[in-house]
Amino acid sequence: MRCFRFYGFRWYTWTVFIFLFFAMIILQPITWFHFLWTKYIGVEEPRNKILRSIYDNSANIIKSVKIRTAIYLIVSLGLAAISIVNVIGCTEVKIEDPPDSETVLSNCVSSWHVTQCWGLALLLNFLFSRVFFIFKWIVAGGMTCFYLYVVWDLKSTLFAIDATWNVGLDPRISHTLSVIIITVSLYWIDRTTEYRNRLDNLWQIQLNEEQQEAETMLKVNNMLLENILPAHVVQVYLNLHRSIDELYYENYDNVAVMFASLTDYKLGMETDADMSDKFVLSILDEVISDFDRLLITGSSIHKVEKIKVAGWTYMAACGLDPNRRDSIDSSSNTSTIRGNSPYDKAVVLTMVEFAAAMMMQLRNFNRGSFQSFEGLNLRIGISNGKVAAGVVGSLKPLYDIWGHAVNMASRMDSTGETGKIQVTENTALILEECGVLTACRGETFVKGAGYVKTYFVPLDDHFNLIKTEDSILYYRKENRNRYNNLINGFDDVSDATSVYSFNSLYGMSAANDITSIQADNYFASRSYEPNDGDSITSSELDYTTTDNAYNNDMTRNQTFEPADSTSNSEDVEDTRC
Ligand SMILES: Nc1ncnc2c1ncn2[C@@H]1O[C@H](COP(=O)(O)OP(=O)(O)OP(=O)(O)O)[C@@H](O)[C@H]1O
Repeated sequence: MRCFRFYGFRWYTWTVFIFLFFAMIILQPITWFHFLWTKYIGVEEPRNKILRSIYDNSANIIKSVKIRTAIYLIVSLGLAAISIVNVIGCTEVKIEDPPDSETVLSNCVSSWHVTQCWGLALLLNFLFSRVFFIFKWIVAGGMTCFYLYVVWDLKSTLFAIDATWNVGLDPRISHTLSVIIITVSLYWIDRTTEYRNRLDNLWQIQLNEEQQEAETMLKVNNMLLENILPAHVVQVYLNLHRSIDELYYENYDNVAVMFASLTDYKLGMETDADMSDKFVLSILDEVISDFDRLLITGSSIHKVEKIKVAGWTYMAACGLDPNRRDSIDSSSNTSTIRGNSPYDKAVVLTMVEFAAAMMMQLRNFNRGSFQSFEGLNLRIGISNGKVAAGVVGSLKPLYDIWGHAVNMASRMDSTGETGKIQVTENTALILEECGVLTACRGETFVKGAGYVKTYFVPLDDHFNLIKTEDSILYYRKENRNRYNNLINGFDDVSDATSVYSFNSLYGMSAANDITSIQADNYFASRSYEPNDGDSITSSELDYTTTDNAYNNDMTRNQTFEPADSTSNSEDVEDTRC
């Protein structure tokens, strides 16, 4: 009976095994650490130093091609070495009993096991996904060649005496065929997988691009729609389940409506008609764009909605809040009653502040404009009340508002004065309740409504609304300006006024000219009778003002100074007509 002696593994066998074991143990967590941390803990980086360095190395492995390739080489070649080291390390021993018998290989595993392990090493080589495919093919080719060298030369005896499935076929050929077939098959599997992955990747890129395009288009559509429709109406129109014929209609109890007309547009000196049109359009475009910017820069929580631009008129409204449709805050169902709720007041106040901001914006525009342009002015009308809103038209939908408040706002504009904000009585009452100064203009004829009381909303030098409590200061300043203007012969009040005043103030045959100044409609209801005891008498200058605190002495060429600068504000509160 033959007797085999076991000689144990050689040192290099153990070395390779131990090295690879630790390499695998260390590399595994390092390569996966970043992925697992991000997935289960989050994007926040670890604070612990050791974890942080593992995290960084792990991130480097993901980013760096060189590190990835090095790991690939260590793992693939290491596994190949493990599967072959046993064969290279096995020794030929002489069988001692009987003494003349042949040598046999000892300490070797079955050569078919080795070939299968080699096949697994080849499989692992192709499993690495983020390594350049030609490089993988070179490594796989090198491994196959080396294996064939082992089979046919280095350990030829071991493979030659092995079992084979084909009787008469050299087992080494069987091993050779197995390894080559495994290599080629894996190569094709790898190529087709790679091709599919690339295709998937391209599709993914294409899909991403198309998704981005679709998102951009959606944003553009939204933007365009939001330019012509209020945001909440856009959502209704973007609803795919909405029927095309469905009418969109809303009712609001209190909306502040504004019509602002550009006046004094003595634009361009060009003789060429086309050129002039272009110039006018560019001016209009710039001014309207400036106004549009105010819609988004306003600080009020109540949104001012641009309704349309018709010719030189800018129409806007405040209070078209989707949550306020059929508002229960409304105190009455008649359109003339004012809205008493804080919301109603805020809506009106926001609209008036917006109008003031438009005036300031236009002043800035005029200051920055070029020489051939003589400047624009604004005439603004505001009203508030019940409004019906809706979208009309299907191909070119237009959001618009209708109602008494809209008609009145339009009339406040058309019957107003350049450079002033005219409001209806209802709106003025709300403003007054908000502590904003208004000045009664008097009875104004409004088509369809007859004579109605209208009010101006005065603004200070910085286009701010004036608080009721500051009315004394305001009127004093107004008077001072007026007198200064009159004395200097300025022409920014009505012509008749300035002519008359100039004459009277300088004692030039004034008495028989004009006996009353209606200079400015901020001043109404009370008479101011200057008394200098000299050239100007009350009959010469019947100056109407709301502030009877200013019964002062006024001397010729002297700046107007009120005698009682601490007058009670109650004196000026009554600005009703
Ligand atoms: N949604 C709106 N958009 C623009 N302007 C409007 C709107 N609703 C009313 N107006 C304007 O308000 C003004 C007053 O309307 P109202 O119906 O009282 O008078 P009208 O007699 O029809 O108008 P007009 O005096 O122009 O003939 C009109 O000039 C009209 O153009």
